[in-house]
Amino acid sequence: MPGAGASKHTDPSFLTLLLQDHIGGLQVPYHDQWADVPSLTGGLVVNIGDFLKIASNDKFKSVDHRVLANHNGPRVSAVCFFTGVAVPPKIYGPIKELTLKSEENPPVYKDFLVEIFNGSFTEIPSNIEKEEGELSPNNDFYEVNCAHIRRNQKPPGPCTLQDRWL
Ligand SMILES: O=C(O)CCC(=O)C(=O)O
Ligand SMILES: [Fe+2]
Repeated sequence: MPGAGASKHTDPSFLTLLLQDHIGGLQVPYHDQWADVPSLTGGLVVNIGDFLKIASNDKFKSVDHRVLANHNGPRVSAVCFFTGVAVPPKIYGPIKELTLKSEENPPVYKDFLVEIFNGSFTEIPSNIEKEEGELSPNNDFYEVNCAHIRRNQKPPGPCTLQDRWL
């Protein structure tokens, strides 16, 4: 039985670039089953992560994936996460141009800092400079909802990034 190198998860990044060796093991859901992502010599896998899902206001979905280890022998992969910037603090959220003028596409997520996303803060500290109009109304309170900063939804409970891994 192959062991689970990484259980089902999405990446907490904008994009992830991934190079896996000839052993393979990366899988994505396809037609209600797990499908192997074939390893291509010199080919990179590009995963959409949670940050891009939030920035696009759910237009893009972050991809579920998992890794089977000891599939056909030891495997090596190189992974590069393009994440948000924590220092200096920067406010992230759905891209305003996508949501502000559109009644049909209201923001699904609250604005947040990387620390909020990671679960270390629950509110944007008052000493962070907010640019004029950067925060939308009713956005003064922030809930940590796992990696997802959804509006109008109660957090399901504490969740750390480590919870994503077996
Ligand atoms: O090793 C891999 O192919 C993927 C690893 C992965 O999903 C991750 O580091 O988030
Ligand atoms: Fe991943």
